[in-house]
Amino acid sequence: MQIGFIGLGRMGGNMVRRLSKGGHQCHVYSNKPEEGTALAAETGAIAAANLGKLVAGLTAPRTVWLMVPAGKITQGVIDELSGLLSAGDTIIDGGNSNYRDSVARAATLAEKGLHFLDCGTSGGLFGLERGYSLMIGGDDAGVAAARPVFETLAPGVEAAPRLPVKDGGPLQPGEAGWLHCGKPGAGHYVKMVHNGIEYGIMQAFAEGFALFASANDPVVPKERSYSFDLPAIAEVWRRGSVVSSWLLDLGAEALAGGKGLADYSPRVADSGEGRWTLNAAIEQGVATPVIADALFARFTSHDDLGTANRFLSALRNKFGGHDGVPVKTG
Ligand SMILES: NC(=O)c1ccc[n+]([C@@H]2O[C@H](COP(=O)([O-])OP(=O)(O)OC[C@H]3O[C@@H](n4cnc5c(N)ncnc54)[C@H](O)[C@@H]3O)[C@@H](O)[C@H]2O)c1
Ligand SMILES: O=C(O)[C@H](O)[C@@H](O)[C@H](O)[C@H](O)COP(=O)(O)O
Repeated sequence: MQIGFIGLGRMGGNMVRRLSKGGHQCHVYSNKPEEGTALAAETGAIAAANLGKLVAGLTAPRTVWLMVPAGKITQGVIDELSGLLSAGDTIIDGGNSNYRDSVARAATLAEKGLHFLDCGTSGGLFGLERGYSLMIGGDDAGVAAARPVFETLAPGVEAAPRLPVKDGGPLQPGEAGWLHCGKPGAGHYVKMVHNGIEYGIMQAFAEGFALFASANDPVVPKERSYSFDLPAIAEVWRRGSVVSSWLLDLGAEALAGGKGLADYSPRVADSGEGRWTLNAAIEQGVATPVIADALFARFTSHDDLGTANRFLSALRNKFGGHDGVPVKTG
């Protein structure tokens, strides 16, 4: 089908490549014109110089996919786009937007007769080949309009073995790698929780490998002091272990390449999904201690001056005369 695509960076560029390969006619726009020109030359997409021209090049009812940074930029693009589109057209936000914003956007756009789909998109840089896991919120008509695009972007049923209970039967929801999760906001809600889980799994791997790295610390008695080969442990776990996974594969690759972990920053950033997951947990009264801990571990990594830890050392020193310099005990 024909689709407008806005945002041609790490995600959008590859999604246009996958869609073009799948036979869709993509009309593309990015605020960096060189991205559109290069992608058009590579894929046969049609690059537009601005949003007005992008919309003018599409036949109604139009479908336009956004893959731009969440927050103000997404809002700005939706505001401009909604003034250019007509009733019956569909806007899909595939970025990592806060589901609460998506609920509000769907309501505002519905007043103009526009469909709005919030589409949590997972798969990162590997989605081009592996496909993108898509979590969609919005009305049935919008989902029906964009269905061919979801079918092409998603990994497809063959990406995982079918469950024995379903094998041989008709495809069940989710099995194709895309899912209409519910009304507006539901897609970004599911993606938010997905990312909260992602934080927790990543944190558990990080903590485990940190233990391996310090198993030969001087505080450990010699007979229990081990010099572990971290890349080799990752390799052995990748084969048949209970924790084998794509995230472990990526961790193994990081450990094995270049200077290993020394190539990466000790400061860990976040894009907001973990914070929003905790907001939802607090609102719903659901305990999510692993996700909370994983988020706070990232915050701790930002504390360059170590204010909180220096404060702790200061208090220990004041009340007990304890040394303020870190000393490890057995
Ligand atoms: N990188 C990932 O692994 C990943 C995975 C899933 C979802 N996401 C989400 O997808 C979205 C895009 O992420 P990305 O990693 O591709 O980002 P990116 O920074 O690589 O690309 C952003 C694109 O948006 C364009 N853009 C920025 N402002 C614009 C504007 N005002 N008008 C038009 N185009 C504009 C940029 O020029 C660029 O082409 C974000 O919401 C992100 O959270 C990213
Ligand atoms: O499913 C995915 O493809 C990833 O989760 C993707 O969405 C992105 O890489 C994260 O948003 C990073 O999130 P943080 O910046 O919060 O770690």
